[in-house]
Amino acid sequence: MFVRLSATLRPALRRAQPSWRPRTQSRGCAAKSAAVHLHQDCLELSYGGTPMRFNYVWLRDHCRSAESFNSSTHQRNVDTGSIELSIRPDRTAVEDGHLVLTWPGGHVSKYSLSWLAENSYEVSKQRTVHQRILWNSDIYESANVPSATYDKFMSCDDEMKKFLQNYLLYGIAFVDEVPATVEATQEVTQRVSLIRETTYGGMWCFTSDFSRGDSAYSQLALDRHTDTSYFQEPCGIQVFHCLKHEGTGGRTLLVDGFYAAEQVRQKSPENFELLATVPIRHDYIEKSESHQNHMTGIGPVLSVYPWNNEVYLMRYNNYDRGVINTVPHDAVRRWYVAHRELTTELRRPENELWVKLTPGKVIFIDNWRVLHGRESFTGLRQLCGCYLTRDDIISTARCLGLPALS
Ligand SMILES: C[N+](C)(C)CCCC[C@H](N)C(=O)O
Ligand SMILES: O=C(O)CCC(=O)C(=O)O
Ligand SMILES: [Fe+2]
Repeated sequence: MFVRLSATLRPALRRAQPSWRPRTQSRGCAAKSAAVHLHQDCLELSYGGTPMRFNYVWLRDHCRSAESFNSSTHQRNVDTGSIELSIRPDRTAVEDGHLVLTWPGGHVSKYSLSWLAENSYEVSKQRTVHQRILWNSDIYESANVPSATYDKFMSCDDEMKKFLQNYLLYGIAFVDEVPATVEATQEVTQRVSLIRETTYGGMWCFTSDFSRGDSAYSQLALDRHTDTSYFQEPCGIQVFHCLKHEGTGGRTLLVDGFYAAEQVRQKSPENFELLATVPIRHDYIEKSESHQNHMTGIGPVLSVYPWNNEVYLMRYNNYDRGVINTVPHDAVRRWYVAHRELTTELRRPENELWVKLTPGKVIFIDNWRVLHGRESFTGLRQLCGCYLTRDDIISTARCLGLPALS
């Protein structure tokens, strides 16, 4: 990154010589060449082999000088509303691995070339936001992902970091040897995130007593699904701890929804597209003496980042899916075909991971990615757990230096 360009360009010269290439000087090993080209509406930078375009307003808006940006609070001081939309720099230079722009009025902005590359659209669109390992049961099992253990998890940041790394990669992670109490379960969850309070409470404990108007509170089998798809923003993480089970059955089913979505994308992009665009409603309607709820969440089955086509959220809950009345009839037909294809992928036995939750084993599930279900059961089965806020668990991971969302 030892690029030096001493020349500065003035507008007149720029018109006469629209494209210019800096002399690159390599000092030592890691030299990357840089070339800047000024267009009417953007600055084009070629650096490390990638051509990138930066809008001039964007460049002024992203100035990192002390006057424009408070680097201790990481907040912008520039009033974006006051930037001339036709702004262009008066002088442009590349000096010591930095792009230096002098704006009309004299303000100088300096950006390191690596910062520009790191923050460019062109680089972002080529990389995924989340590093993930998509899995079927063979892939997950042969990875032999270790569980964290309670004592270490609670006292050692490195253990927590490894746990979070696995959680981010696979969308599930386990802590073993946790005391079989609500309090200890809460302690474990609060080590990495904040509990998200919902109509079910903060920490909840449930059994098959029909205390709430939902099939979770029964002994019935539950097919794979994501929870709280009826929220405007479904809960990010679900935590379960089986405190007691005196009976048979009740195994937990886990399926990587993103693995299935990628199969659909590869086999029929048009079906993937429908799942990513057709808005679908989910409802939670509970009318009992003690609980009155009517929640509705609307969104596609697959939410996809528009700049890199990466899936980041799946809403799939056939129990809670509401009436479809926002889709024209021909699209309804095509949507059911697409939904069937996704369902077929989600139901492939080779994609199913079955685990028996036992006292001591706490599971964290990425509820935006990994579907859960359960086998029917007999006897007393008591589960406790909670939902966690997604922003906070990801923030913890980032603060520990993990590449969670770049
Ligand atoms: C987990 N806990 C038992 C508290 C709530 C269960 C909610 C079940 C609901 N059908 C959904 O899928 O969101
Ligand atoms: O009973 C279980 O194992 C899980 C039930 C369920 O899907 C839920 O509580 O969200
Ligand atoms: Fe559930």
